[in-house]
Amino acid sequence: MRAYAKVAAKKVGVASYLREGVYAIMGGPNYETIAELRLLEKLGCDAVGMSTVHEVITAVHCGMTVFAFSLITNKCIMDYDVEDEANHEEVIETGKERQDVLKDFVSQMVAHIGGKD
Ligand SMILES: O=P(O)(O)O[C@H]1O[C@H](CO)[C@@H](O)[C@H]1O
Ligand SMILES: Nc1nc2[nH]cnc2c(=O)[nH]1
Repeated sequence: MRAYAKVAAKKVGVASYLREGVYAIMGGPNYETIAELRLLEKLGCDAVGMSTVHEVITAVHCGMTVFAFSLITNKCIMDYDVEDEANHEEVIETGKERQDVLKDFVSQMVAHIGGKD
């Protein structure tokens, strides 16, 4: 499915944004502190979220084959001199901006899984 995701991303015009990497989970509900982000980076993490890992663990427990992807909605601020910080509004706004293309991407993946492409 990861291989097909690259095809699907090309079809919906987002191939240049696609990245593979290590996804870390933090419990939230707060976003990470700079110290936490620096630790995650040292551990080799490329992205961090709050929900996907739980969903994957539950799905695998139920015997499902899983393909997971994330829309990266914000940059992690890792510099104490930068005033900006991750915030929920930015995450929601980016999600809204990208919802149509995500819909197309998921449709492509579902069509592929259903053998309809
Ligand atoms: O794990 P991801 O998909 O990043 O989701 C997390 O991101 C949102 C926080 O802005 C929350 O809804 C939480 O579930
Ligand atoms: N843990 C975490 N989850 C997120 N979900 C969206 N953005 C973030 C973030 O910066 N950190």
